[in-house]
Amino acid sequence: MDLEEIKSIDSQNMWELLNTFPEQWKEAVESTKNIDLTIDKERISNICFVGMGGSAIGADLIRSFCYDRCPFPIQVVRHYEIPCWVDENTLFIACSFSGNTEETLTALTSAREKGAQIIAVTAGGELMVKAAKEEFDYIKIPGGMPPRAALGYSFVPLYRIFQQLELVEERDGALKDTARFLSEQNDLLSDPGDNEALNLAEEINDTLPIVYSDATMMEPVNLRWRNQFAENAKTLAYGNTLPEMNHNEIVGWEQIVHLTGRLSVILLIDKEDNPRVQRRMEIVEELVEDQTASLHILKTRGQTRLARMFSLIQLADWTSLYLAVVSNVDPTPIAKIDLLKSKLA
Ligand SMILES: O=P(O)(O)OC[C@H]1O[C@](O)(CO)[C@@H](O)[C@@H]1O
Repeated sequence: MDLEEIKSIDSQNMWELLNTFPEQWKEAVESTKNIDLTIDKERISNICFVGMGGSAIGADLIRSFCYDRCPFPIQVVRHYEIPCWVDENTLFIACSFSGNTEETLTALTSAREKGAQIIAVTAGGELMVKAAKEEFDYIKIPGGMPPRAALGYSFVPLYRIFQQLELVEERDGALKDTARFLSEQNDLLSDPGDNEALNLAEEINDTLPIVYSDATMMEPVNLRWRNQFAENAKTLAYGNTLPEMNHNEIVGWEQIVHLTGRLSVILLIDKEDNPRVQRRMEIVEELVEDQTASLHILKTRGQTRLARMFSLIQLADWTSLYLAVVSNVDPTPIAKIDLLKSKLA
């Protein structure tokens, strides 16, 4: 494959957005260095995020990143409705790239009514107008791209908020290490001639990808694979997490012999996965391998936990782009979402 071939299919240059992702990350790290928040930190006893799609995944990532460190419960809501426990002790973080997503705005209104402290992360729209008018904290991020291609801009501010709450390390070590890692890996994955993401896309093309991972830190990484396959490559992908799938779903492989060779399995592995989950993953591999067209074990790379999580996110993003190209579909348009929105309007 060469760049010309990619560009003939990729009308709005998703290739370029992925290729500049490491720069986006660095820019986000710089521009959020001194965010000014007025929230009362002493009042916080739980955190609730609201967002949809590409704007919710950043929230999932920070929640999973802190899974074993954050003393507060954290929930990520993808809905109009918020949990009844949201109150004046809640830090409510509304994430919307456009600032106009109806579920997010509705949930925010309810959280305001319940007295929660609010921070918005947005590139503009109604959310920013509201923040200015109602005088709650907001972090403005750059606009002009699909939300799923703006994960650096939407995740780094959340990391910064967590730094101010002393829920992640105060220094920028992990942010900078991740920037370095993403640049290095990008050099490999953006080479259209031959790279791991392209090879993976070619191997799983014409199959239903099934993504399995541990349920803690890797859960949002798993979700990112499936969402990017859907939005970029316009193909369904299925996924689940361990250990739970060992207690039900694994049995479901028994009666799907007619799909043998039409499924590919992607196992996402990190060295911090629970040791029993690691063993369970090996057994799952043995149990399903014969029924798959191909099985891929993808281990996180990089030094810090943050770099490791983003190592497989970047691989997911590139794999979904190449899968779009090998399937001859334009990665950027999301016609079915547009249609849905027009019917809802
Ligand atoms: O970040 P926003 O603008 O709230 O959008 C959330 C999600 O909604 C969509 O715009 C489509 O409904 C997605 O592309 C996006 O991931």
